[in-house]
Amino acid sequence: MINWVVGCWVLIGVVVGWCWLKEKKKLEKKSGVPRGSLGWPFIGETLDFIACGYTSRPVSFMDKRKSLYGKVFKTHILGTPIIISTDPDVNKVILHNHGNTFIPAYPKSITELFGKNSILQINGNLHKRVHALIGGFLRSPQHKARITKVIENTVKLSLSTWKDMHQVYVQDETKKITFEVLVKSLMSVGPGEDLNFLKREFEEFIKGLICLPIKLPGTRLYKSLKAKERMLKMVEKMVEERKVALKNTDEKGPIIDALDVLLRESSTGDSSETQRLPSDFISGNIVEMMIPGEETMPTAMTLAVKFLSDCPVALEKLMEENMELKNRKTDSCDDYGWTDYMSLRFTQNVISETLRMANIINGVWRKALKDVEIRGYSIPQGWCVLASFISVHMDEDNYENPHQFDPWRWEKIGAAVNNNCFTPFGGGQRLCPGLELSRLELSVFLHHLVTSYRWVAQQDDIVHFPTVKMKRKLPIRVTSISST
Ligand code: HEM
Repeated sequence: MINWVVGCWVLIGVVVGWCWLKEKKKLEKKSGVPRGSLGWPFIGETLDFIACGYTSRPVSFMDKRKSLYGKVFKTHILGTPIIISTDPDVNKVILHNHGNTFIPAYPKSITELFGKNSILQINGNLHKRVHALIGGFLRSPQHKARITKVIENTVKLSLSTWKDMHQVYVQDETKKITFEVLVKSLMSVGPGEDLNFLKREFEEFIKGLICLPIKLPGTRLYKSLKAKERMLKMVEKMVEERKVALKNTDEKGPIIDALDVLLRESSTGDSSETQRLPSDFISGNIVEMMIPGEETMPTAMTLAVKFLSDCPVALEKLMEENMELKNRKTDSCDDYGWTDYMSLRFTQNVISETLRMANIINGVWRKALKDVEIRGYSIPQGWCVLASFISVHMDEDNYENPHQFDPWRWEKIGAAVNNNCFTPFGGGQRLCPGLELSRLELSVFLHHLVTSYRWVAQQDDIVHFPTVKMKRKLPIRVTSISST
């Protein structure tokens, strides 16, 4: 009996190994694929990739292979053979995607949650049109002026509750702020029942972002998709109400949110039905845009607090700069405008340094639609490519002492616009449309935090897999500055 069982296992092993070798040969037959190892059958090098994600140096996975094979190499992670680029110039070409060679490629559970019409998945002219509309609105001075007030009020209200807390879990508290601001920008829902409903359902929805792609009742993905359906129902109702309101006002009023932008665009042009963005496209995108907007912001705020807690000199300098603005504003009795926050040079440097080290989006996944050669590396049609941002941000060739939090380095580098070596917001055609909103929100948060409180942070560590988070949600104890 034992012999029979062992025999079966050996046979299975041989078949699996043979299939794997065949697949491996097929992948390697494509000429000029960058060097690298595809690792073990099926799991490839995933275990090492995940293990590195749980250490304080997740970039060590890339570093090890970079030293063996060069800046662009192949591997096999998370179920996919993939070419990883740690070269800023190669990344730039991938991101700019001239000739529409690359399309986004996400794991199956993510594509299910996004929906096929999501800005994160559509391509070509439709993508360009929607990206320009959303980016144009979020960057507009009108939106910035309006949203600055919203951010200020939300931040102040939220911070005012911290003084009564025995312990503040920064990761949880910042989520409350960012969700409210995001929902306001997207669809003007303020505090109340609707916001609470969206928050509850979004939390359920987002749990499915990284899960098994099985859509049966009871599975994680199924529950997440159900939560999305409930949110969609609410947004669809809003779309219909807004349509009627817009007709009644002859579309004369100011544009107030992303929903408004998409709706009005849908009725411009030659106003024929074919020119319009369909209602379900609009409501789907409003819900789906909550994903990149919401998962990133609280992490950025939390990590800023973490890095500052570990670097008292930077915190001191940040306080000085912000206190100076606060005193000036108190003396003149002036309101803050968005330019006040954005003109704080050191604060902006702290934000850039936080984004560089946090690597909240550690890279982007693409798939090649045709054979392409970039700076001598061949990427065959059908291969996935990971443009790794973390490798570039943590490379000694690009940043001196890359693992050290050093906001002063940005005084030399200059304005922290996106360049090839600094791409926390991606680049090219899909450059994050929320870039300026994010920097504004971080500035407002840091300003009111450091001018209201001093704090002591408890020991906590950053985890980088599956997403960037604090292991213990970053517990801190705060003391009001007025009472010190
Ligand atoms: C610190 C905060 C943020 C970071 C680090 C970040 C990062 C990124 C990155 C790297 C991409 C490019 C993805 C790709 O190329 O496939 C992206 C895209 C995007 N982000 Fe952000 N983001 C942040 C905040 C926001 C906010 C607040 C919003 C919301 C309004 C937002 C909305 C979007 C959208 C809609 C896209 C898709 C753009 C497209 O594919 O055309 N992001 N973000």
